Amino acid sequence: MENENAVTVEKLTKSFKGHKVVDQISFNIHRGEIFALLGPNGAGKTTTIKMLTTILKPTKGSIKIFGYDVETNAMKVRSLFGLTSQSTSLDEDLSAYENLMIFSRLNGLSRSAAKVRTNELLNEFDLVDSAKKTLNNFSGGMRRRLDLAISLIDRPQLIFLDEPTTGLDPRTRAQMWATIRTLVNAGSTILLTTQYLEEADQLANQVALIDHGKLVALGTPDKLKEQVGGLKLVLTFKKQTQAAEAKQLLESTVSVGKSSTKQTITIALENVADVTKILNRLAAKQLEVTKIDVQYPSLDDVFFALTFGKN
Ligand SMILES: Nc1ncnc2c1ncn2[C@@H]1O[C@H](COP(=O)(O)OP(=O)(O)OP(=O)(O)O)[C@@H](O)[C@H]1O
Repeated sequence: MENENAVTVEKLTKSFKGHKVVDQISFNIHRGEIFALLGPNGAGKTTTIKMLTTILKPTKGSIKIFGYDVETNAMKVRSLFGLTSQSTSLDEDLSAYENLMIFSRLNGLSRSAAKVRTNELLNEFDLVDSAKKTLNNFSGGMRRRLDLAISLIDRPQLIFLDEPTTGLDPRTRAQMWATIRTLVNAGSTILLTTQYLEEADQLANQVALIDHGKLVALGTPDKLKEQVGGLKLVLTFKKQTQAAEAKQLLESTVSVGKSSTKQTITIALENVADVTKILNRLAAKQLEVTKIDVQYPSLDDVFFALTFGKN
């Protein structure tokens, strides 16, 4: 069942007092991928996660986790995922070791099995040296790693991370990204919510951009960037005359726009694969390109193009 989806969401809707905060959202998460739910404050990310994790009941629509319907198989579904949210209820006066032991026991592990798993997780999440510290002495990064460790006690294949790096400094954020990548390399599927475009760009195989409860874009980060357009190929030639000749040659098939210097031409690309065709055509006419630059729009461009005007 290699191609089976980890998560299938169809026309998911949640209304509070008649007001739709999640509005007919549909998406699939493939096994083994990182899926980012991206959106501005109040877009409906947390509400969506709450429905996926059986905390909230959808008003309409369906959710399947590894093929199990969340409404009719809630118990089974709960055994298949781990959830890390910012509100994980840990005891601040206890140590990381003690918290991990308590949650391991709550997960049904025997005392000896709980000890083994606690030590494994302290190791995996680089918390051995701080295992005896109480949580009120933990840094933000240590706390997030512990939250994540706790949600992984029973080795879930699917992990929900609600804003895993909000408020972390850049270095700690990068460490968290490395941890997330390690989990995926070991076979996990991850859905994370984030307000950081860079995070979605760095980590995600697929991004769902939501705004005012609606899915406004879905695809790989590169596809989304192509969708808002603006993918450009900038070619520099040895001589100005060559640039002019190249412009003439290409104009019939692609759109050649203004360039900052007379030695360069700027081409609006439909997709990256066109670069080879363009270079081959130029080479056939002995038009020597000295520099090639493909300029992608950033995920920021996507975000602003698709959400900004409406907020
Ligand atoms: N229990 C509730 N009752 C009424 N309205 C709610 C409830 N929970 C959430 N909302 C509203 O639903 C909308 C979406 O909230 P949600 O927390 O899902 O957004 P979010 O995308 O996670 O935002 P943030 O990034 O700020 O956490 C908001 O307008 C919020 O006020």
